[in-house]
Amino acid sequence: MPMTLRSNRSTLTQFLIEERRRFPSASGDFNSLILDVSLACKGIAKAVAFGELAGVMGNHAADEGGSVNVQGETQKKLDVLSNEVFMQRTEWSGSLAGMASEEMDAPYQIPKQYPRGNYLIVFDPLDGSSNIDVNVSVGSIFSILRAPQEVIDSGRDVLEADFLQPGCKQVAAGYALYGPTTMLVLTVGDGVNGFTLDPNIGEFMLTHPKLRIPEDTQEFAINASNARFWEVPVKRYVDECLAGKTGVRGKDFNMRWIASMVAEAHRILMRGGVFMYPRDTKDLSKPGRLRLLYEANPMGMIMEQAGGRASTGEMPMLQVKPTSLHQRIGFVFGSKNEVERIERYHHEPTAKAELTNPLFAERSLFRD
Ligand SMILES: O=P(O)(O)OC[C@H]1O[C@](O)(COP(=O)(O)O)[C@@H](O)[C@@H]1O
Ligand SMILES: [Mg+2]
Ligand SMILES: [Mg+2]
Repeated sequence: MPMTLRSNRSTLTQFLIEERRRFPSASGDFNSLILDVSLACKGIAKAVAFGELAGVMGNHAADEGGSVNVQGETQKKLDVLSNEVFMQRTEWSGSLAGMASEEMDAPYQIPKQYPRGNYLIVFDPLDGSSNIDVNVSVGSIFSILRAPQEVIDSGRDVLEADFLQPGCKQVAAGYALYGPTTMLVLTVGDGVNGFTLDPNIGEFMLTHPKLRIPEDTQEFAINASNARFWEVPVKRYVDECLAGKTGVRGKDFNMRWIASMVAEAHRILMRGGVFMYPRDTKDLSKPGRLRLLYEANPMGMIMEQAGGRASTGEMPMLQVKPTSLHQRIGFVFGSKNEVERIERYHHEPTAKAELTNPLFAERSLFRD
């Protein structure tokens, strides 16, 4: 059993207080919000760890209040529970003007009995939830924005439009990963730091300071079962990786797919790699699989803060102006040089021409 009492590692609380000393005018609300989020994540980690023993596996039954979220996806019991834990832990302290989540159709108003604050939080309470029942890592993702000044001044209810801010406006972003260890990875706009939950004392300890993503990689992640729906630039990129040493890249690549974006992002932060869930033609009503406000933007901020890159495939993710709360988008992130290569393929005239060329249309010779 590791000795924790004499550890000289910083706790999350200590880290936040030290960060705040650099901003003497800060009110402390922000730190209290991050600590509330970390407490929510500890609660969710416990529920995930107890699994079947706590009766939290499987789908959320219709007779318990619902089973399908606003995206038309079947909710797991743990999706619903994690959402409630997030709300309950963060709504009370006076740091928030409102919140929004993957699991709620509309923005959530801070109950009248609590003071209201200056921040908005948007979250995916449980990412990768299709993996819960097979005991594979899942996580929570969050993005913190400043509430529009007019909301703070007037104290009015928050509206969807208040959350539609580009990712570059995020004040902080992070995720918790419920894997063999529980980790919290956080950026407050000054690099990325990773904390590991010490179960002996219930504290997140700074174990991975100043994370940096290698600029090059030989590892990519994509759901290859969608290959026949990919656009030409993506198909070209993957084909070149698969050709390995015998192709234009001149090196072999490895492939991974966990189907838990938060776990893929963590692997990429630890050792590099590129993740793609690109826009495709599978369902034209969905311009991508992942959600902009609570998946792509927070993960995008973390990637960029760690020296990686986050993109729609065509433009920097953090520049995208959102149009709706649950908007989906193509998402490519990870090692900088690979993401830039994928963006280049999207911009090269040949790729553009191919996209509009009937030879590359859905039922062409070049599609599977
Ligand atoms: O089922 P697929 O196509 O592999 O998609 C997996 C993707 O869906 C997600 O699970 C979506 O997130 P949610 O579980 O929060 O809906 C991502 O984590 C993951 O990358
Ligand atoms: Mg998700
Ligand atoms: Mg989710």
